[in-house]
Amino acid sequence: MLKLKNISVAFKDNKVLDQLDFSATEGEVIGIAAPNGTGKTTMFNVISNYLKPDEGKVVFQGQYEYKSEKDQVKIYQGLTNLPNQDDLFEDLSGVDHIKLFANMWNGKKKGIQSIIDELNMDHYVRNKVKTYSLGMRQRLCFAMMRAADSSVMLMDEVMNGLDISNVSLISDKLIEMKHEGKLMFVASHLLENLDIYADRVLFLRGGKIVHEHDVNNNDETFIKLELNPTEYENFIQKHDVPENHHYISKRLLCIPFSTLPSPDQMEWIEIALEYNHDELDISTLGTLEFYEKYYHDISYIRN
Ligand SMILES: Nc1ncnc2c1ncn2[C@@H]1O[C@H](COP(=O)(O)OP(=O)(O)OP(=O)(O)O)[C@@H](O)[C@H]1O
Repeated sequence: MLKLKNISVAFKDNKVLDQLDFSATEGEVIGIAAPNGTGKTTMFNVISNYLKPDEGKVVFQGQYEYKSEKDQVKIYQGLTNLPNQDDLFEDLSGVDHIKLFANMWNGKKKGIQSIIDELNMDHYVRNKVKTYSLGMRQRLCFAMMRAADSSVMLMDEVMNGLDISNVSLISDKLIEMKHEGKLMFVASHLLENLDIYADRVLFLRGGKIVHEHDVNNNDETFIKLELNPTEYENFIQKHDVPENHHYISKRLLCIPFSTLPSPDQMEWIEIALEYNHDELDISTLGTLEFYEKYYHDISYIRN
């Protein structure tokens, strides 16, 4: 449904995206977990045609590109960006905003009240935006995008300003929307939350996707041991740790477990119990751990 083909973007000598190649299909939530300044917004801007890449192209539904005006209109009809809170009109009501987006994208006009209800907005949505709190504004931004009902949605920090119960509410909506067949890109700093609704999580570094975490097929378990660098060095001297282990953030050793034959598993359990004083952690790796792995040294980021 959406392909990024060898996208490169540089601002002077700052190469922000470097031959980025990626495709996604309907019914997927693509999470993007990356520290500030790694190029998430730039990537969204290229997808939305706010920014022309130096190289490469974006292709929608296997045929539409930002080449002709006709194609652009087709793409814009199927694409929305989560509005920014700063873009809201203070003297208009929430309902006005939701209707505006529904009209502009020819979206769910009939379903506006159900969107309001499902996001618990009924008690405030007819008041002017200037009376709203941060969380109320953020739910409105989400409701506007939901009302536009486009097939592709780009969301930068969708959970911005939301409390725990609203994070959970929006997470449920994202899952519902992917079952409706939407393709959604969600950049978020709430890493563990991404594992709840994302299908794949991309890790951007140096302008490239350095890792793609497949959340749905994540059944490989690891024995996890908290070890400082000296303990880690001693450990790998003493034990024959498989090469494909991870040592994350100079604190966490993850030894592949489920891929080992049973006798080796037993042996590693005994070793782990010896080190961790009878506590055993055997689990999968989540977005948070990959984040620590790839961004432990973030000094390369320029801003
Ligand atoms: N218009 C611009 N001119 C010059 N440099 C830019 C421009 N836009 C972005 N950059 C630079 O590109 C890099 C990536 O910026 P971008 O906004 O894409 O990052 P981000 O991952 O979205 O960050 P954040 O999480 O802070 O929003 C940064 O080094 C930034 O300074």
